[in-house]
Amino acid sequence: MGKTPDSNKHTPRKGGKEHGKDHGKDHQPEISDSEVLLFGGPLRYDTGWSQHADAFLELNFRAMVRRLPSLLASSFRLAWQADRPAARTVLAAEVGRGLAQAVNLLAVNTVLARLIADGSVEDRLRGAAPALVTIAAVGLLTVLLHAASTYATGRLEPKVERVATELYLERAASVELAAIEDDAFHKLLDTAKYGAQSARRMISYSARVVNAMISLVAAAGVLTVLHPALLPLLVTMTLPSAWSSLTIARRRYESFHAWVQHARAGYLIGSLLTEPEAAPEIRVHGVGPFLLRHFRSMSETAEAEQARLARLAARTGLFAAAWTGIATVATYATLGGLLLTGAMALSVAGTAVIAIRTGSASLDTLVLELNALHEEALFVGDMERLYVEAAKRAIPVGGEPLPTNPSEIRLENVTFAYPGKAARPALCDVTLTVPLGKIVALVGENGSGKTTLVKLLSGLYAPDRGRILWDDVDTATADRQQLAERIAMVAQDFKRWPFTARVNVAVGRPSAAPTDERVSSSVAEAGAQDVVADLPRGLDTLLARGFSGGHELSGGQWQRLGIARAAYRRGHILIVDEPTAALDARAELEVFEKIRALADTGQTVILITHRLASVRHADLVHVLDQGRLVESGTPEELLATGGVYAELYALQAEQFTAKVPTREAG
Ligand SMILES: Nc1ncnc2c1ncn2[C@@H]1O[C@H](COP(=O)(O)OP(=O)(O)OP(=O)(O)O)[C@@H](O)[C@H]1O
Repeated sequence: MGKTPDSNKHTPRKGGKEHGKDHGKDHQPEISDSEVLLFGGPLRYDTGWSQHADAFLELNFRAMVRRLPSLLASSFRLAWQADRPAARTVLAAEVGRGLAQAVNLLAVNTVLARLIADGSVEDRLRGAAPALVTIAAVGLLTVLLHAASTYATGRLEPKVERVATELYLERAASVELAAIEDDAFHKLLDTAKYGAQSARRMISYSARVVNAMISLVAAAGVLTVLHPALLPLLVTMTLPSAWSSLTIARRRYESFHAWVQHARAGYLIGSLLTEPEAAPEIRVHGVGPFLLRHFRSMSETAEAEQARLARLAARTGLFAAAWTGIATVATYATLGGLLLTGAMALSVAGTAVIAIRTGSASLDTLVLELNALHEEALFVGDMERLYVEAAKRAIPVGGEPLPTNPSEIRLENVTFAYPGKAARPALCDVTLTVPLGKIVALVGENGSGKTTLVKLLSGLYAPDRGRILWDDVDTATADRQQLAERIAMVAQDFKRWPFTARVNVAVGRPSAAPTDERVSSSVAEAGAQDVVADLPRGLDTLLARGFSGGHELSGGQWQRLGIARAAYRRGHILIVDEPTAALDARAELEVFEKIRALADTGQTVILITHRLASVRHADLVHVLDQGRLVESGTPEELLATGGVYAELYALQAEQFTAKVPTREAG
């Protein structure tokens, strides 16, 4: 199988902490009474991942069989897309092998009939000779076809996996941000990623299924000719193993779906323990044993699930074996009866035994391979569901063109709530204007909706109610590609790409040819020359800790590189979300100076910051409070009005002028 959840560490279905309590005792660190009071004791906290109980999927035998042809077809389509000549070779070689087996069986039948017939041994051998030569020739052909199929399958499999993976990644990258943040879609992304490997494995399973089917048809044909009662008996002999294999596979698949997110959580916890970003806290706060206990409790509940599946598989297997045993005895008893009553000749009975053995071997192989194929096909099915779902949630292509030189962006009664059960929408009935070519600041306390507002402006989310207009063009119908083209953004949590410093800047506009001049001027615009100069290999230094030659930057240094990236993008609207949070006082002044200079060139800047001293240079300030717009105006107007802005401003100013209380001695 190779799916992680089979061998993986799962979170419990309901609350992993009970398990943690039972098993963590021996490994708990010394915890003081005060810590017990503070944290409710070790391991009383759930990590928050084990709160979902997924319903088992509705799948039945008939549905599985019905889905199989379409899934097989999709696997073949992928193979065709990946490498046509190889796909053709595999198909031809396997059909050839199946036919060869049929010819072989017929030749064996002839040999037996000739050998048991009347006449001298010499005559009988001579009579059997052509059929024996056929058997040898067919044997040789089978070997050659097998070699051709092995080679073509080996060539085809990695290509199929690559094509499927590329499709998966391409679709995943083209969906709306809201889809990526949606739990259900993320679960689909999780399960679908196994589809590419499954598509790869389906190639050889499909080949063997084709082969087994043809040789089974041959054996069944021979048996039917020998005696009509033999075919139903052969089917009865093999049905139980078919039923048992499919039942076990279905259970495994259901279990996989129910546990896939637990598996991801378990994997995440395990990787947290080795992650460089978590390493300091793990050591200083002693988080290691806590994570380890959770990892263990997840593993143990996962093991319990695996044990449950194994118990059911053993029971199903036993039942099927008993059924097969009875059917086998019945088959041979029928054969014996036919012989004893003289209803069947000895030579025919001999061929019947060979045909039954060949037939049941083919049927067994068919069931086994079909089962494996079915199991893989289910995962390919997940991948196909993702393709469909991703297409539904894809960022739309095309739309109304944006005005070339708009004068303003206007939000009209915009309301937006994140999915889930938030107490209030992140933005509520917001109406405001962003005049282009100016510096507009968004101000407000934590969680007031500033970042959400700029994400809506950038088209990352669509308003639930209200409109966002570029002059008179509604962004709901506008060309999203064009909208993104115009925006350059330094998000609060901008991506620190594990590439060189040069790429970290030039990735601001990957479609542009990265000229040294453009990279250097962007670095200069962001005041990041010193950051680059200090790097061991300048712009060509790899910024990825943990890789040979990799280097790490400080938070402030990264921030300047992030600003350089946005400058490199040369978007019409520059959105900077907390651009100076990690900068020292001098660097902060410098960055705001640069931002002001940008505005002088006609660049629109939307600035989110808590440093109100820096907001003084803004042309317009919008103040948000709990998702609502509460004030708008120039900084001077807002200070004069004495509202929220003035209050926050006074609070910050006070910090520099307020007297520090002296500590009493002793
Ligand atoms: N991806 C998300 N999913 C769900 N809720 C979110 C998400 N991002 C933000 N929120 C919620 O939306 C509200 C507004 O958040 P937002 O990040 O816009 O505030 P902010 O004013 O930028 O805050 P800060 O000053 O702390 O950056 C908050 O209540 C926050 O919890």
